[in-house]
Amino acid sequence: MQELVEGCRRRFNSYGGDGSGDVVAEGKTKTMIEMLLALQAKEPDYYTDALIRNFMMVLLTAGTDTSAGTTEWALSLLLNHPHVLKKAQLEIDNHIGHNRLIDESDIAELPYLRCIMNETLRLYPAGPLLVPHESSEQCTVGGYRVPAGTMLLVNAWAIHNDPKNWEDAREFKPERFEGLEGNRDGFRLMPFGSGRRGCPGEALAVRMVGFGLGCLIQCFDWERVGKELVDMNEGVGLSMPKAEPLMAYCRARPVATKLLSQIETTVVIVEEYSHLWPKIL
Ligand code: HEM
Repeated sequence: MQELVEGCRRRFNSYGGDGSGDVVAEGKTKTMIEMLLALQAKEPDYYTDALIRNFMMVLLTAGTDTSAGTTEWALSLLLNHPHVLKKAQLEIDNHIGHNRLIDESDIAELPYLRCIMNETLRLYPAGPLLVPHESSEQCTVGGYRVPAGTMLLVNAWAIHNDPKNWEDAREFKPERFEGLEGNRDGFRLMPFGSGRRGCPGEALAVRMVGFGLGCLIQCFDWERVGKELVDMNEGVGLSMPKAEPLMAYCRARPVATKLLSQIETTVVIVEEYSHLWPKIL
């Protein structure tokens, strides 16, 4: 991780300037680490390298398994509901056409994809009990007196799967969110928690899971490995992984071959930093 910080420091210093603002140079936006290095220049005693390393580790830990797991649950659900997969593919084809790869900024324009993400997070929230909260003072929750200093766990999974809150609660029906995409829908759906200790990565997660899932749907046709449905049992782990990892067949769609040149550009960017990946964790 320190090597990654050093790499960013070299890049950051090579741009010169005082480091203020969101842009380093030539219209390039600062990375998160470069933002922190700019703060370090102003307050070196607080924004130490150790703080930056730990900050990045928290983001990696909290953001990786949750987003990857949600994508895996979503694809599993789609494989078990091929008509939903077809509808999502049609939405992407109609909106984007066949000449370019889906982009993060398209997600807001793909309401059905958003419905699929909401419905996946409803059925399989990566933080089923959110994270433990503690009451800083005495309060009343749902008619119960909660003394100060009590640990409170919110069972989001139970709220999301409660037939009192949802019709056909255990059914995968993305259509139930039509017209509600991007809205919180009260406290019935809270896969990212709520309030000031709610997930700070929510917007990033929606964009990245949407982008990843959108790419998989746009570029490949998917099929189950056999006739049986994909196993949807939950395994043991903090971010509620699948009990059985997803296995599926995929076939590149004709549109994917056209888009290969764009994917190659992405690979080159990833490779620039690839030597660091084994050392990050
Ligand atoms: C699908 C993906 C994700 C899900 C389902 C998810 C869910 C959650 C939940 C339920 C909480 C606890 C909220 C509460 O108790 O009220 C949380 C906290 C947190 N999440 Fe996420 N998260 C996701 C992605 C991310 C990403 C991408 C990042 C950052 C890159 C991130 C960073 C954090 C952090 C730092 C906290 C702790 C916040 C605090 O304690 O104040 N999460 N997340």
